Amino acid sequence: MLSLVTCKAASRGLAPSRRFLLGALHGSLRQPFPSTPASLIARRGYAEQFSRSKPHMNIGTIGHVDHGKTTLTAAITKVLSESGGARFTDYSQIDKAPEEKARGITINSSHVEYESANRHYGHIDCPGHADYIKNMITGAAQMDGAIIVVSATDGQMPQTREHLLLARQVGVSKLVVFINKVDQVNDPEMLELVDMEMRDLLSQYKFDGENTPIIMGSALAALEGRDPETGAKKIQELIQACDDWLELPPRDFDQPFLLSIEDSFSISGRGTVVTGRVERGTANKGAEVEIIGLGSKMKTTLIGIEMFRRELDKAQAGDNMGALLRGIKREQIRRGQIIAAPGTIKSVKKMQAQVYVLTKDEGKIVRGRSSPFMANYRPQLFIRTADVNVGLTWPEGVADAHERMIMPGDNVELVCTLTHDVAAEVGTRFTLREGHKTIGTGIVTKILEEA
Ligand SMILES: Nc1nc2c(ncn2[C@@H]2O[C@H](COP(=O)(O)OP(=O)(O)OP(=O)(O)O)[C@@H](O)[C@H]2O)c(=O)[nH]1
Ligand SMILES: [Mg+2]
Repeated sequence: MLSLVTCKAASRGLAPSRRFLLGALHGSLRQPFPSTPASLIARRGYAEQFSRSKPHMNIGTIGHVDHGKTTLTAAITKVLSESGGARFTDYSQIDKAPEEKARGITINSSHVEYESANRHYGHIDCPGHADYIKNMITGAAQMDGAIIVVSATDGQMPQTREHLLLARQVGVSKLVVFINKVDQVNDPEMLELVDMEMRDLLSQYKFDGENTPIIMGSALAALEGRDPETGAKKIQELIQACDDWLELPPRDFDQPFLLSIEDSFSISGRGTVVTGRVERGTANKGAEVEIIGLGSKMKTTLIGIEMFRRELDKAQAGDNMGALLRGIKREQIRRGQIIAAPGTIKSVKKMQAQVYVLTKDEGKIVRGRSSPFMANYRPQLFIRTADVNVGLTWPEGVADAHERMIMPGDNVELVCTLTHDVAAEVGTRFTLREGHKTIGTGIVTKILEEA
């Protein structure tokens, strides 16, 4: 029996990413919510168990605004629903916030789930609009692999490139390309050109441009159930390509538990639920955990665990889950904090890092910096799901530190002083952004000051 649910299905004014939790956690509460699918579970008085019979993988759609990511997401659920691998989630159930509907764009990333023959996929549909890149980064930070959607009519565009860079930065190592809207292009040479350009671009960002599967089709045709040659068949090819090409990452089950918080909401009378991806380790229901970062360090207990409205006794690396926390108020939780096994990771205020500053040429690609900057420059630092302001300075002992410039293209060791503490370790990666531009990437090399 098919166990697909979308987190957007329950529309009770919650942010989309929260909704997939409602089922089991409410179910275990035995509280009726008549307007939501969760109420079925609530009325039964128990929540369905999440089945781990197929390996779980987190993927999603990224790419430039309007290229068809949400249409493709809806189309995948439609095509797979016909073979029993999904419950159909229409476009309007994915982009359902009033502002999303009014503007015809995605603002919040949202989750759906589906199954191929071999895998269970959690799928995050990300926004393409440059103003909502923060939501894209948070979404991509939870993915093990991604589908980059590019419209055959436009070819690659600024956020095609920026999303590739950001996906790589947050640890996505393999992608599948979907060249969409082929129904609007009659010239096969044009399609060939988009294909070639995408392969070049993938290679520039250190993906395997030569071998990455590129599927050309029409998400809209698949969604509307017409032209199966460019519609449904291409969706099946796409899912097959995800199965074959995207690799299940090695999961760090043996490392201490760590979940980066993406969102939170409260269940009255019961507590606060946080959602996010388990980066490493495992945690059983009842485990003691710590909430760390952004000025907090709190101990609590995981009293409920859930994926896609189904309950679990144990969370493990790779799960995109909801966790019910004992005695924690929603106001105490912020996106960017983490939950970890007690005493296993520190929150950091100051660290040394190897930073690569994008060049002007890359600037054309991802709008990097075209001019140098001096020490004390203060961009934004994105780390896991957190974003904080950071002051960049030269490490002690660097000659002429006050007048030494940091040039685009430089690969330099810098001291990062954060305005708010975040959980970090040697080896943690981050991205630097200024205004609407990604200007650099970095990796922590030394912890200088703990919170
Ligand atoms: N002709 C044609 N139109 C399509 C196709 N796929 C999507 N569209 C249309 O393109 C527009 C944008 O589609 P969306 O799915 O909202 O694009 P998106 O990438 O999710 O956009 P953002 O999330 O805002 O970045 C809509 O009007 C779709 O109907 C296709 O295969 N063919
Ligand atoms: Mg969209």
